[in-house]
Amino acid sequence: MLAIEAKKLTKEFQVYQSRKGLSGAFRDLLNREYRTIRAVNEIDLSIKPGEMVGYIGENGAGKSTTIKMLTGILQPTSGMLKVNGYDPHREREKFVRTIGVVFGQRSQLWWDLAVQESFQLLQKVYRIPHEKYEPHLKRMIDVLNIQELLDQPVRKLSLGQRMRCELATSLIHQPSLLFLDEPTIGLDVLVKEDIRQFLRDINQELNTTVLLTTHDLGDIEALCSRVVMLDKGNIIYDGDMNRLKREWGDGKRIVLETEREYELSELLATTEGLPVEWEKKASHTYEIRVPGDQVQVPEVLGRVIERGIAIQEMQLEEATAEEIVRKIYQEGMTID
Ligand SMILES: Nc1ncnc2c1ncn2[C@@H]1O[C@H](COP(=O)(O)OP(=O)(O)OP(=O)(O)O)[C@@H](O)[C@H]1O
Repeated sequence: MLAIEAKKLTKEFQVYQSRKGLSGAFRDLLNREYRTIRAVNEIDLSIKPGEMVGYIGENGAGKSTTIKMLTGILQPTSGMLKVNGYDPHREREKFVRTIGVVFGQRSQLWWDLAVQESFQLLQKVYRIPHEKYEPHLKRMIDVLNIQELLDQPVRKLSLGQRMRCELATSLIHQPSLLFLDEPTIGLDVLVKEDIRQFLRDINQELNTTVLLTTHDLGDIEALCSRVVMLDKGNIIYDGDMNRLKREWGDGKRIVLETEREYELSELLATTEGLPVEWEKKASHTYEIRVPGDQVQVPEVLGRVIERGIAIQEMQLEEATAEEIVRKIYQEGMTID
């Protein structure tokens, strides 16, 4: 059984449109005009158990609307949707026991209660048997290092501390599928890394499926091999993160610092016949752009060194995921 299966999943909203001027305002009072926004447009999505998938897109692309449908908060306008084998909206009560949700901007903990009181309440809400609850919670407390926080009211926690507690909360009932919306927003680098490591661990050990929505492409690069990209309600890419880099990353850039200044023609001659481009950046600094898969970096460097170019320092640069995504949004992309 797939963790998530959506076919032609669509969500439309009716939004009120006001007419211009005073007479428009009067007419609005008598009969309102509505316009339809298609926030999610016939998307197909299949996610297998144990996959970690990044769900990305610009503001307003339709990510939150999708997640709200997948978690049962919103009813789709049309299309087929099964999550963990359930219709999330219609079978909500049974369904929510099988998923965990973390929204970076919102808390599921009770603000004035101590962290462990929230945990105990949730044990009751989910009716988790004591024998199952105790060892699992103990392990999460250890791994997330939240022992010291258990007696504190949630409102006193720092953002990083609260996020670690939120993760424990979302996993208290051992769901097989976890939705994460901006889980590392506002966190410092070290806490971010702890949280990423924790997510990798639960994925490895418990085969937890993770759907991660974020603007932080570092999270995606660290966690997800697959990425789904949404644009104006349509999926414009669904595939391997590395492939995205290969096809859209414009290859690699080698930056060379040389011992003396060279004529560009001298350098060009060293890589004659190879599909690379040279650029002089400063008197002793040159950049070689090596495209996609047609030629490998060692081959290019081998040629340069063979011809006696005296290299002092060398750096290899790759386009970041962020640059790639920006480029795709600028130039557009169609699914293949
Ligand atoms: N309840 C609603 N009523 C009317 N329109 C809505 C509603 N919720 C979302 N929309 C519209 O649907 C579109 C998609 O919004 P959505 O919040 O899903 O985007 P998003 O990708 O999550 O954006 P962000 O990254 O800013 O959170 C937007 O045009 C938004 O204005």
